Amino acid sequence: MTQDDKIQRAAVIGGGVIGAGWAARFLLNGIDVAFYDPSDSARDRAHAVLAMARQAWARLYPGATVAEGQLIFAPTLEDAVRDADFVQESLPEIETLKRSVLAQIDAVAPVDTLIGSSTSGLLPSRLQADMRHPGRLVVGHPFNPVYLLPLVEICGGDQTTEATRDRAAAFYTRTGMQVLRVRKEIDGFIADRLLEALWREGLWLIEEGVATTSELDDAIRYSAGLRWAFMGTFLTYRLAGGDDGMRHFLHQFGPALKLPWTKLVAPELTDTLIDRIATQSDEQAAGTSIRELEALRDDALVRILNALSQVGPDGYAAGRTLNGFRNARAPADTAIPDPDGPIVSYQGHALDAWIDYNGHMTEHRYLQVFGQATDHVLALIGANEAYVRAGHSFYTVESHIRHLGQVHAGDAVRVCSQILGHDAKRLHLFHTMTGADGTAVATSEHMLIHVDARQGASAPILPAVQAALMAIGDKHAALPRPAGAGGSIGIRPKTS
Ligand SMILES: NC(=O)C1=CN([C@@H]2O[C@H](COP(=O)(O)OP(=O)(O)OC[C@H]3O[C@@H](n4cnc5c(N)ncnc54)[C@H](O)[C@@H]3O)[C@@H](O)[C@H]2O)C=CC1
Ligand SMILES: C[N+](C)(C)CC(=O)CC(=O)[O-]
Repeated sequence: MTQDDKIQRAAVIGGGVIGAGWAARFLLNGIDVAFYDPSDSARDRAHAVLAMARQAWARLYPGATVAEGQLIFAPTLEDAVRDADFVQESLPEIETLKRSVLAQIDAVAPVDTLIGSSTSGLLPSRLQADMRHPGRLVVGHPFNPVYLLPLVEICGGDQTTEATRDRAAAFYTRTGMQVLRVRKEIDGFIADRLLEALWREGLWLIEEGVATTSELDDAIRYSAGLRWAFMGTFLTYRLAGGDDGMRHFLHQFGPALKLPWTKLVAPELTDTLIDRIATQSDEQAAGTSIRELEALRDDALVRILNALSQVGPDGYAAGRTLNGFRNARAPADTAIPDPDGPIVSYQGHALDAWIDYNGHMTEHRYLQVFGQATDHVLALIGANEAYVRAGHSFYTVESHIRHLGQVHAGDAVRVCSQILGHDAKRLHLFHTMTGADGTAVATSEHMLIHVDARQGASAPILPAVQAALMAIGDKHAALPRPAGAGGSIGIRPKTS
């Protein structure tokens, strides 16, 4: 697959549910985003979605050190796309509107800029028909919430080039997504054809008075929905066929396909039916707001993704994609960034949950962030997950945190780390946390002992890690000793 590391600036055109989700995914990958949406509420929504995405990503990728991209609200479409390497269109699902805006984007964006459309099912051959450079348009159909669900369906039209499909696949993969290439251009692509079949049947069941919105959701979430999180219909039914698998399943349940089990024809959406569905949906939500439901959804998705990442040696289904992306973002001992300078060991934003009754970041969250910074330094010198699995590790035996300033919700924080000393078994680390304006808000100092975890005793650092430590540690020894290093706590008599 073609690597596409050139894409650093994306334009998001249309910033509703999906556009805002794309913007968050790109920003959290360190990609700058120029965002264009004429609606008055788009800016607030973009900020709200980004805040939710940050919370989720902090739990999926703790300690990641990718600096967030810059979000710019462009005043016009032209301003947004003029310098973009990649444009993601997320306009309402109206073919005429999409065609005309895609033609405008095509007229302004540099010729090698890739253009993706979020359409849920419109044919790319039709969307590209009015473009002067139609070869660069591809559908990249995501799933809500875009910053959490990995799947993106890639579908080209008659004029889409193979290079465009490859570049788009490489780019979306780079942002942590699981690419599904649609072999044949078809309305609704793959996933939405499946989802719509279920949706049509559900609407029909409501119209017939067979079930309510809440009963239909229970029918899924207590049964097939649980297994759909990791096995699709075909793998699941293979198991339902017992030891003889799919062949037996088809023989046993094939005849039912001829019975009138499903209608699959959407009923007419009359005012009465819309009212019935909307009322049932309100009752089902029982006063829980959309924001609260989104928070619940994200919490559940993060837990499911984290759980799937622990199934089997490499994770299972979406958990494997998550692990692959974690590995791609993890510091590699072969890529020590700048051995001459302090290590950038953490970059992120203070989350709402970190704020205490004083309105600023509470003390144990500093240790959490500094702990993740320590893990980053350890991974960088090769004391990574594999090292720990093999029974070797570092244990922290002493810590000292100094609070020099305040961090508030949403503030950007960054930690730089310096190795102050090391020997055969010990590592002395100093972290400095800075706020958005670059001033130090806290420091922490730690002594770590290397251990043989199986013996439960201290042990010499293994040679490869020791060598990496020396390579950085010796350079860090030449740096100025940080103010506050080696301090102790006490009420000292004032000197006159
Ligand atoms: N909502 C969903 O679950 C999913 C939607 N999609 C697709 O994503 C696209 C967007 O859908 P949503 O975000 O749900 O719609 P939405 O209605 O939430 O957002 C559309 C946004 O486009 C803006 N807009 C309208 N005209 C514009 C123009 N000329 N220039 C710039 N912005 C303009 C609107 O102000 C609005 O904020 C559609 O193609 C849809 O099929 C794809 C996957 C899932
Ligand atoms: C309802 N929808 C067709 C817009 C849904 C999608 O396209 C994907 C999703 O997120 O379910």
